[in-house]
Amino acid sequence: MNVTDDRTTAATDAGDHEIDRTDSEAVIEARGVTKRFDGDGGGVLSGIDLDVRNGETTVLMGPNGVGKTVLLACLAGGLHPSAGEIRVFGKQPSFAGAQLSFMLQNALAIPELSGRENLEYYADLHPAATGEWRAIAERLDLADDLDRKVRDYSSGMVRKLELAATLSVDVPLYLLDEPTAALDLTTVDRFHALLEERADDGATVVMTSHTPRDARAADRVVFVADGRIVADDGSEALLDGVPPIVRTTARADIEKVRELVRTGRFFEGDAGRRGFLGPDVEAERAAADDGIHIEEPSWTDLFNYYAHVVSDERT
Ligand SMILES: Nc1ncnc2c1ncn2[C@@H]1O[C@H](COP(=O)(O)OP(=O)(O)OP(=O)(O)O)[C@@H](O)[C@H]1O
Repeated sequence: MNVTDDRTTAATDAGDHEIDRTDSEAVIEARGVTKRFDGDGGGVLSGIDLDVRNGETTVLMGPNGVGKTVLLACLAGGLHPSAGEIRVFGKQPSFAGAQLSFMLQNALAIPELSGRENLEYYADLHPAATGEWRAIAERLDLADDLDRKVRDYSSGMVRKLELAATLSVDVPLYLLDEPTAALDLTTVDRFHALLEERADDGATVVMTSHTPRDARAADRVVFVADGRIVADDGSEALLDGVPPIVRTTARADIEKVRELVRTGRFFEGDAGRRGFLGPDVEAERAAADDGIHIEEPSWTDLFNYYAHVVSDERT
């Protein structure tokens, strides 16, 4: 991940994507957001349109390196789009800083300070800081480590510190970059309890994640692939949208099976060689062939479907 600011090189160009009317329910409105870095060829984001409404919890999912963190940083005002327009509470993101709390992973903690010194520093910095960091550190099981230097922290301890700093700010919008990465499963549950409390208070949350647990807890999953949004729905609806799985064993005639699966493509993994049943193929007929099993899609299948099949079909 590398999303340091580049305000000096990027220009905001609303072009054809101007936001002419601000929806009072919309916390975030993004139109045609494109992001290029010097020397990155085709660019990272290529025309993102996204509306996030008040009180929604949204998870941005997608393969490594597709630009989820870059998008989040653009929404937070830390990066400027190369083209397109973003409004947060009706303003340019850089003017909405007092209304949001942004956690960019591994970018917040100062290693030479203790955990406590870091949290005190951030509590002084944000105008809406609540001082709740002590209670959050306690709930995330970090209290006993607060007097250690952050340079000696494990990656999970750093994440807990970042969460304590970010969530102890009373704002209507939280932008969280992979908040559950590196957390143990008990802490993931505690993080979700904290998030639910923020949501119950009416806060809007946008976070990036790779885990089904985070996606299931969200109102909405926005799937990003190849710099675009390829799917946007509740996690159950996204799973329902994945075709049945054609799993093949060594006995299957692979060339014959290729005709049954969407785009003729297979994905190899722990759960065998798997493809997605083609739109015009009957499951019963496919299952009649030797070495072929029709199965319900898993979350890994969901990921492969939106990241590779849907994304390729839209290219
Ligand atoms: N400041 C920068 N300069 C140049 N390239 C950058 C910069 N910041 C990010 N990138 C590039 O943008 C692309 C998208 O990065 P980003 O961190 O948004 O991916 P991601 O979807 O969050 O991935 P992951 O799931 O691995 O965290 C990567 O190729 C990354 O190297």
